[in-house]
This record gives sequence, structure tokens and C-alpha cells, in this order.
Amino acid sequence: MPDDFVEDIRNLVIESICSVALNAHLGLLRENRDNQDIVSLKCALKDVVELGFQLDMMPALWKYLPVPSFKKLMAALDTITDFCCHHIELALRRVEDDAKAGRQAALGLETSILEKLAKFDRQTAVIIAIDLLSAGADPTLVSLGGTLLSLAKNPSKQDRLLEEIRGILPDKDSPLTMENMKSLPYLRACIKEGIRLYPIGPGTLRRMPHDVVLSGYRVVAGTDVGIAANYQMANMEQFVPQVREFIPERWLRDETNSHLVGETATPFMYLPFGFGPRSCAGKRIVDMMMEIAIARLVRNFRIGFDSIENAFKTQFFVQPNIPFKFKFVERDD
Ligand code: HEM
Repeated sequence: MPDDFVEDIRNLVIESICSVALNAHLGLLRENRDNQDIVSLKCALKDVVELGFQLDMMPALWKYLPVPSFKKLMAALDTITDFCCHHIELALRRVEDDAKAGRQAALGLETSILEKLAKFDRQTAVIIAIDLLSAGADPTLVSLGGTLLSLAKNPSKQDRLLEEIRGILPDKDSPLTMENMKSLPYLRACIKEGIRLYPIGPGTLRRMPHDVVLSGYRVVAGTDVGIAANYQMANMEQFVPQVREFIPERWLRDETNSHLVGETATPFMYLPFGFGPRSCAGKRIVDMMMEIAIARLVRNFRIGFDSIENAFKTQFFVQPNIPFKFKFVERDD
């Protein structure tokens, strides 16, 4: 096993996003993990997160002076744009060739998201791909990493999850299908709880479109309001009893678990993907990616970890703070 599993999780996440946004299998987990274009893309995505924070949130000197970090950010965005343009061209050429030769696309009769977008306008397809890659990689890395760490630290929860997964995957190589994945309520509860315990940031922001009164305070139109719902759900006992414990059961629809939800909690408190028309565009990709990855890993390995203290640090998004040195012990059956 690698000394630090973070890069493998990052590769899995980028590969999954690219399969949707670029219709491409890039081989990040196997043959192409050290490919120079892929390495440059990963560096560029990291730069966008880090420099985006510096330039957006700190005093905006870049508006007046040619600061190096601004140039570096532009170079990173160029790298991502070139990568997306190149792969979208390749993907659309493949689709055309397949159509001419009467071959069925790899995904069957379903038209891919990329094809639908490109029919509308190629530039839009490129912009969406850039957005999905830049907005999706780091949050999913944290959420998947956080959920795996929680399962490693809580063997009894991992055992319960394994029992559920064995129900649909009797053998290690049994297929995961759309149908059998509907029967995994405990897996979904584990993911929800992992995202609650290890949120990607304190919450979301909204600029008030008109004057409002919030908790007795008048907030004038144009004010930016931060909603720290993630922070409250991860840290405040009044909203979530045993708040720092990993208890997936609190999300199961079962009356015996009602004491695990705080008295003042409302469904509107749990908003890790935001809300409304600007909520997370990748939620369904995240669900699919995390469910498949965790189901396969737990079915095949007992996952352990020595100490997960201070596993994450907060920057723009939350970031891994320690090497993710998981212990994966292969299961016998
Ligand atoms: C568990 C992982 C993820 C979490 C927790 C997450 C969370 C969020 C949140 C909180 C927002 C802001 C929503 C708001 O202000 O209401 C957002 C926006 C967004 N997310 Fe995610 N995200 C995740 C993964 C992804 C992935 C994998 C993708 C792409 C495939 C993605 C694409 C986007 C995009 C494009 C936006 C901007 C939407 C807009 O401004 O209209 N996210 N995400």
C-alpha cells in the first residue's frame, strides 16, 4: 500500500469527473498515473484552489500590481483549459467516428453529458468541464477521505456496513448495478455522516438580493452573508448530540434513532451541498463515486488507520493535513 493514499483518492476523483465531463478514460489509477499531462493537470488544479484563496480572499493587490501569484493562477487556468479542449475534441471525434461506423457508444444508447452540451455549444462544454474539475476535485477528496477515516476508526460501523454490502455483493467481484445499489441505506448513512464530520468548509455564502431581517437584525441588500451550517453540524452539541462521534445510525429512518438528532435541528441545517439554483452541480456524481468506491473498498479490505488526530487543516477548502496511511487488509472471502 502507498505511504499516502491521498494521491490515489485524488486520482480516483479526477478520473471519475473526467469520465463525465470529458467522456474520457484517462487511466489515472493505472497506466497513466505518471503521465506528464496528468501531473500538470493535477498541479494546476491544486494551484487554482490555493491561489484562488489567496487572491480572492486576501487584499486584492493583483488588481493594481502584476503579482506573481496572479500570473501563476492564469497559467494554471490555461493548463486546465488546454487539457479540457484537447480531450473534448478527442471525445467528439470518437463519437463522430462511432456514428459513421454504426458502432454503439461505450455507454450504450444513452447520450453522454458532453455530447448534449457540445451539440448546444462547444465552448459551453469546455467551460462546464473546467468548472466541474476545479470545483469538484478537492471537496470530494476530503469527503471520501473523511468517510474512510471514520470507518477505519470505527470497526463496529465498518462491520455493519460490510454486512449490508455482502447482501448485494456476495463475492468480491460481484457486479454493482443501478438496481442493487438501491439497497444500501447504511452506506448512504455512513457517507452522510462522514461528510457531516469532515465538511469541506464552514458553510456557504449568499449575497442578499434585497433587504431582509435575520434573527432581528436588518441586513441590507448587497451584503454577503455566510451560513456556517457545516460548522454547526460538525461541532455544536445542541444541533447534533454526540457531535464528534461517527454515528451513521442517526440518518436512518428509524424512530429509535431520533435521540441522535438535536432538538433544534431541522432538515435545513444539513446543507453540505448548498441549496437552490447555485447548489452543488456535482452532487449526483459525488453520490455515485463515493458509493462505488466505499462499497468496493469495504467489501475487499478491512480498513484500518493508526491515529486520525488533526487529519485535516482548513484553508480555502479543508485539506488533508497528515499522510493518509491506511492499512488495507484483504478479506479472505
Ligand atoms: C462531497 C463532495 C462535494 C461537496 C461537499 C460539494 C459542495 C458544494 C457546495 C457547498 C457548493 C456551493 C453551493 C451553494 O452555495 O449553494 C458547491 C458548488 C459547486 N460544486 Fe460541489 N461539492 C462536492 C463535489 C463536487 C463535484 C464532484 C463536482 C463536479 C463534478 C462539483 C461541482 C460543483 C460546481 C460546478 C459548483 C458551482 C455551482 C454554481 O455555482 O452554480 N462539486 N459544491
